[in-house]
Amino acid sequence: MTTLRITGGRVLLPDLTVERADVLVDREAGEILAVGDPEDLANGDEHLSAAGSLVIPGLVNAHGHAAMALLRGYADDKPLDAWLQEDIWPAEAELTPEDVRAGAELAIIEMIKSGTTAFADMYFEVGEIVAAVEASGMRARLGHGIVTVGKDEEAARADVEESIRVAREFDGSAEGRISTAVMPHSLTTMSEESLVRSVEGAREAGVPVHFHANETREEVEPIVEEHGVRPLKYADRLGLLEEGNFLAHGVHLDEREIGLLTEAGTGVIHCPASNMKLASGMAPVQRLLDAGVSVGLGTDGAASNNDLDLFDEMRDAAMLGKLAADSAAAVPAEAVVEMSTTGSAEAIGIGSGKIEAGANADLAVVDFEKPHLTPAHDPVSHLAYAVRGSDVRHTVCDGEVLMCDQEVLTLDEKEVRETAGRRATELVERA
Ligand SMILES: N[C@@H](CCSC[C@H]1O[C@@H](n2cnc3c(=O)[nH]cnc32)[C@H](O)[C@@H]1O)C(=O)O
Ligand SMILES: [Zn+2]
Repeated sequence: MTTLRITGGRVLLPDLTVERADVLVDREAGEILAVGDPEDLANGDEHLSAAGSLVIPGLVNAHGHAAMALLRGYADDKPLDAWLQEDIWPAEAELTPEDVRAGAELAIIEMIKSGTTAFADMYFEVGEIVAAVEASGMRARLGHGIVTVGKDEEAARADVEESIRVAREFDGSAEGRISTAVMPHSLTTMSEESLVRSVEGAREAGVPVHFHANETREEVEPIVEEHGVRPLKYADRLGLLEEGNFLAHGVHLDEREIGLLTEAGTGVIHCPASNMKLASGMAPVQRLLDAGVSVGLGTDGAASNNDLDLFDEMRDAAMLGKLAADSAAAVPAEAVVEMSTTGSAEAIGIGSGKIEAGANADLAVVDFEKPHLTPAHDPVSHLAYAVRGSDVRHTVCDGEVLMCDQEVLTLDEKEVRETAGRRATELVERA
């Protein structure tokens, strides 16, 4: 066993208290061995300094489309439907596997640099995303997004089978850092039959289902008209609401739908920046939390955010949650810190998000010696309201150091940036 010891810092514990402590990590197992008084811990084989810093669980970006980093700033200021149909889908039709790889690597570098150690991703050319995750050292739950609207029966069926095949092929890859899900895009971009087959395929493969739901009002109405019930009742009938499954957005939910989520144990991934930018609406986050729904936090794709910094997202979640509940006490700092760590980790089903013995050794070290973090009356308040992704010094995932002193060690940042920039320019010219 070789060990890594994160020394000299303060540590955010699972109960959100902060203690002066060191963290000892088993690098081979990728697990935290011990957290405690520096005097009581074994000396590690390697050290990482956290002096003047706060050691936090690596953040978990529980919903996104990493390769869309190539489309950052390509089409802004439009509602979801027009944005997807007029701009995004035509551009995505031109994406090559190499583009997806370049976009995913760019997104991964941005996430590592801002303290994110795991993410959930719905896209296509998933083999390329797997390769990017593998090379980067991050952890991810990946899946092929299925859309069946506008496709004939055979093409629709093939897209569903592709998602099931991808889920089976890559689950457990990258030494177990990659897990998968079957990912039907949404309740309105999928036929009923394809949704049913997705659920069945996921059950057979032993993986969860991840989908977009109740994101816009325009998405709720057609389901009510066609099926006579609210979208999540429809989803429940089709078997989509099950323990371990997770849906993105959940903006337009009524109390009965929230009840269904609680009963089922299906997680909701809140994406506040995307919801604000596309003017989709305000998710009832405080009500979801009160109902005991497991709520995670996601950036969604960089084209609707437009960055992948989960610290920004925490602040957005807190601010928007207060507006939505018309209460300054709603969605407090603790809630958003939990959302981006344990909430996201539980919702996507990974053993990360906590600094305690036995948990995945996924950590970020945040430099608190900054003017905008002075004084530090309450470190949890700072994480929610004042820290920026660029304050992260080191990032560790699965016991490996992915970034040290703001230098990414697993991917070549300059090369990734240049390749992504060039490919994005060529892509837009083709589209
Ligand atoms: N197999 C499908 C691709 C689905 S991947 C997932 C899709 O979700 C899209 N997407 C990104 N953000 C959102 C969102 O907020 N709501 C719904 N879809 C989104 C994204 O552009 C991508 O096309 C096909 O061939 O078209
Ligand atoms: Zn999305």
